[in-house]
Amino acid sequence: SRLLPIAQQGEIILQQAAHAVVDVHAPAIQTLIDDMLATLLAANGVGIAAPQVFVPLRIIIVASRPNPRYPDAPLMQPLAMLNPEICWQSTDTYSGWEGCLSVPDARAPVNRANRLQVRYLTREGERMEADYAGFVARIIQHECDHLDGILFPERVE
Ligand SMILES: O=C(O)C[C@@H](Cc1ccccc1)C(=O)SCC(=O)c1ccccc1
Ligand SMILES: [Zn+2]
Repeated sequence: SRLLPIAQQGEIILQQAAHAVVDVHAPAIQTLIDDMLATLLAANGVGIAAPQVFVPLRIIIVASRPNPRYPDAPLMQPLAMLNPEICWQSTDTYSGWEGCLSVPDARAPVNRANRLQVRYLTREGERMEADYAGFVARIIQHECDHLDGILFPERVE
């Protein structure tokens, strides 16, 4: 795997909507997922979206782990979601700290839905639908915002 450059706030790619992945099995897609994971881990993040590494495709990786701000966050195997769609989210929201690999040195409380249902393709091309809550749901909302060109400061009320 390769470490990829991370786009910083101001790069136009971060303000654009990304395109759906057509062929999940394409070698370039599989390599990209591996490189996104390596980049995420090297950056010590809990999530990453393809536009953040200058690729306008609807691919995110969710990798919750306990951290100083969320000590009870679940430790999960990093999960790649291709063409993720939040198909339901709770109306009840809660505020929580967020940061962004593309907005360095910024931390702010953001209101997010507490629970959601997401439909996505796995990197093997399997169609999945899953429910998430709490910090993992927060990460998914943050990453899906990246796919629509939205950065978390735009969500700060
Ligand atoms: O820019 C990204 O998508 C990565 C971002 C994901 C994220 C963090 C916190 C809430 C929602 C989404 C990060 O991983 S920032 C670095 C980090 O690990 C962290 C920052 C603040 C709170 C908790 C974790
Ligand atoms: Zn971010």
